[in-house]
Amino acid sequence: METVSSVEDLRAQVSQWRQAGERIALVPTMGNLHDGHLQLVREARLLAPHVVASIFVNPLQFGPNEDLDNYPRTLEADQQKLAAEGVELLFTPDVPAMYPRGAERSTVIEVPEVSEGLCSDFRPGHFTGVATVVGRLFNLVQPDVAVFGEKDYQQLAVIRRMVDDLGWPIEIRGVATVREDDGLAMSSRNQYLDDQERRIAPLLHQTLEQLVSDIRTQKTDYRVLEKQAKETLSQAGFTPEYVEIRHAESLQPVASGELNCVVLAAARLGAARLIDNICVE
Ligand SMILES: Nc1ncnc2c1ncn2[C@@H]1O[C@H](COP(=O)(O)OP(=O)(O)OP(=O)(O)O)[C@@H](O)[C@H]1O
Ligand SMILES: CC(C)(CO)[C@@H](O)C(=O)[O-]
Ligand code: BAL
Repeated sequence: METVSSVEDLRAQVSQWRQAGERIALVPTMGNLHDGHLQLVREARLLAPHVVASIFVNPLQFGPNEDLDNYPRTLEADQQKLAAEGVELLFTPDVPAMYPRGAERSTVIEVPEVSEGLCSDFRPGHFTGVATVVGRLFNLVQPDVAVFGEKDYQQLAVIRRMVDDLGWPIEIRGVATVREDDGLAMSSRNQYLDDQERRIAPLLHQTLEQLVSDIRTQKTDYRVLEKQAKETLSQAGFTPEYVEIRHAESLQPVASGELNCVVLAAARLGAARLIDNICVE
């Protein structure tokens, strides 16, 4: 596996594949790779002969009081994992390579509707940062297909909408959330949990499973179910940000009884902010 950090080196490599008419799959990440990321790579390998991964901790998607400076950076271990999974090219740009005029002065991509509410109520500007960096990666790599995790459900919806609205010829693949044995969604930020918090953390997934079961079996008002789930999390020691039942594609609020929906939650536990979701149908 080759690692390149400059836009010129990236373009030189991918243009050869493009000229030969060979398909390219892209897996964007922020590094500190775990089995969830590697599952995306495995999916990418099934979709194209050339797999490009990227590692970039994108300042534009972090709020002023978030963990940009402390975000775990483990490049050597990441390189070994990606090489072992058959990634051909790793792109590791620095901030000037991604934002030549500076992150503050970059042209940005704003995706309406699916970007609103849920995580963006608690991370204002986050999805503008995500759409902007993913848009730039798409233009640099020009992949035929790009692979993202369903764990970041709203992010996946934002990227699908961006590609659709802008008419880019890129297929967006979602991969099911990879979980620890106790149900906790794998995430680089799980390492911020101490032992006691780590024991509590799977309750986020369990609460969403209970919510899905209640949606399927009860006639209870959805707003009541959302409130009950938040209370369960608070009682267990979480500080819930939201628990919401939304339409599976548009992410708009749904009336009670709608089954084409997804339950989504974000909650703080100690120093970690955990997110999770389950589709009802
Ligand atoms: N458990 C998981 N299962 C499937 N995909 C995942 C999982 N965790 C992350 N991904 C996907 O990997 C890609 C890169 O995500 P990222 O580097 O932010 O990892 P992360 O572990 O989710 O980190 P963070 O804790 O910062 O959210 C995204 O498409 C994300 O949805
Ligand atoms: C898609 C992404 C790599 C863009 O920075 C990031 O938001 C992530 O890791 O999910
Ligand atoms: N996994 C989404 C990246 C972020 O939390 O900033």
